Amino acid sequence: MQAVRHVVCALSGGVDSAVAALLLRRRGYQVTGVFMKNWDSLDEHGVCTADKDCEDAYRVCQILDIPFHQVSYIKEYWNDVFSDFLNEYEKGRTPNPDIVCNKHIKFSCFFHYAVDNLGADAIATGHYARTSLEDEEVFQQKHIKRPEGLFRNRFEVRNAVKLLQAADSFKDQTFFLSQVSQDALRRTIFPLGGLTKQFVKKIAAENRLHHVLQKKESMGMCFVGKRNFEHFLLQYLQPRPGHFISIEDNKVLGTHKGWFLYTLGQRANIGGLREPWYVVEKDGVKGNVFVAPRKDHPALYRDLLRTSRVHWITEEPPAALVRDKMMECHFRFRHQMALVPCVLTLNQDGTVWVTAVQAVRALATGQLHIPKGFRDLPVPGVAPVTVPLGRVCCVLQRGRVPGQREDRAAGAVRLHTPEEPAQRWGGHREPQ
Ligand SMILES: Nc1ncnc2c1ncn2[C@@H]1O[C@H](COP(=O)(O)OP(=O)(O)OP(=O)(O)O)[C@@H](O)[C@H]1O
Repeated sequence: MQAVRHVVCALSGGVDSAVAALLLRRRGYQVTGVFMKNWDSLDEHGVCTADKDCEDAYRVCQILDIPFHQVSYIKEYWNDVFSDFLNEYEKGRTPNPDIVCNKHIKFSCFFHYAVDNLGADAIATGHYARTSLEDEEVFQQKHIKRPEGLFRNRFEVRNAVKLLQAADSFKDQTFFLSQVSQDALRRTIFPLGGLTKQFVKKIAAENRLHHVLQKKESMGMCFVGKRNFEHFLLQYLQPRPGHFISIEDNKVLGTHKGWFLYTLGQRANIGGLREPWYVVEKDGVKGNVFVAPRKDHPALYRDLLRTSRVHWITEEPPAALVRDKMMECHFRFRHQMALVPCVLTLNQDGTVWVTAVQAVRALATGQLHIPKGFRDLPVPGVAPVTVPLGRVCCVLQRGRVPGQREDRAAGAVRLHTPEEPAQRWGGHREPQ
């Protein structure tokens, strides 16, 4: 029987992964640190930020006295993450490259490298998240006092491993982990899942990890850095000028360089206008962007959407959803947004309908994540089970369709074709 002894920890040169590696050492694992170079970017002083981060990761390994490796996934990152990011933008969606990076790079390329080349029994990252397997291990160590619980055999665990929210709800990163495979998850340890960021910093300070403690939190997309986002995108995508059109009176208010540059709910800076306007709709065919004069305009709210094919972390949809075809739970479509109560309805083609209990603002296509209801907590008082979804493929309408609940309760979900923006918001006409 193979036990978990060797853990390969992804070290970014930041404080979280440094403390994750330290905690693994303390738990008695044999630990190896790996830095991944995914993108070549220069900071404002012309220094390659990845090289600086790599140096910091190397120093962490020296301090912890563990082996260090560096791998390059620049080609894979470009093909699987960055190209997907550009394609999605070109289609008018709002992609999340962090989710795609976790799926293809950290929990696929890195995972396989660690297992196949370095002989890892498990991998670890500094993400704030937990798994049901880890919870079980911690429980065993605490209550059954089995030291060998540390090295239990992860490969033979029969039940699907669940992804659980972190104890620090502000730092929780399960949104970014929503496309990770079951295969990788069952061999992943998140040492920070039960800790707060503040406590993690304290551990770093007490353990000579000052050089990572002083670094700034990574924010936004790593490849964009401090550059202007619009300029950055236009380096890669062809401009497609179009109009900004008011949904109130169908008037042309100005022009833009590309409809794909705008995300639902975003404030649009329209040349020559002092008052703010907000993006409520995009017309990819004509290249127009429809705007509303208020941040809380009703046109920005939706309570019903249909996803694309779902990626279930546990591989199968929850038994209750398969049995009843409907399930109450919660969802979010942005990292750190509050969870919204909703009802899921399963379709035969693997997609689901999500009906939010209250309408939500600016539900952009491209991302979605559904943790299961709080009623189904694995351990009372702890975070909910996460059952993440794939991408939202289309948002259909603002309000409920009369009789819809009855339709779905009977298991006969009607499929609605997305309406044209012009019909949807009161029939505004083509711009003159
Ligand atoms: N270039 C990299 N090389 C190796 N591991 C990485 C790299 N970038 C991220 N990771 C892993 O993914 C985890 C999450 O990264 P992310 O950038 O989202 O969070 P973070 O809070 O900034 O983490 P950290 O403080 O460790 O940099 C990191 O803790 C680390 O384990």
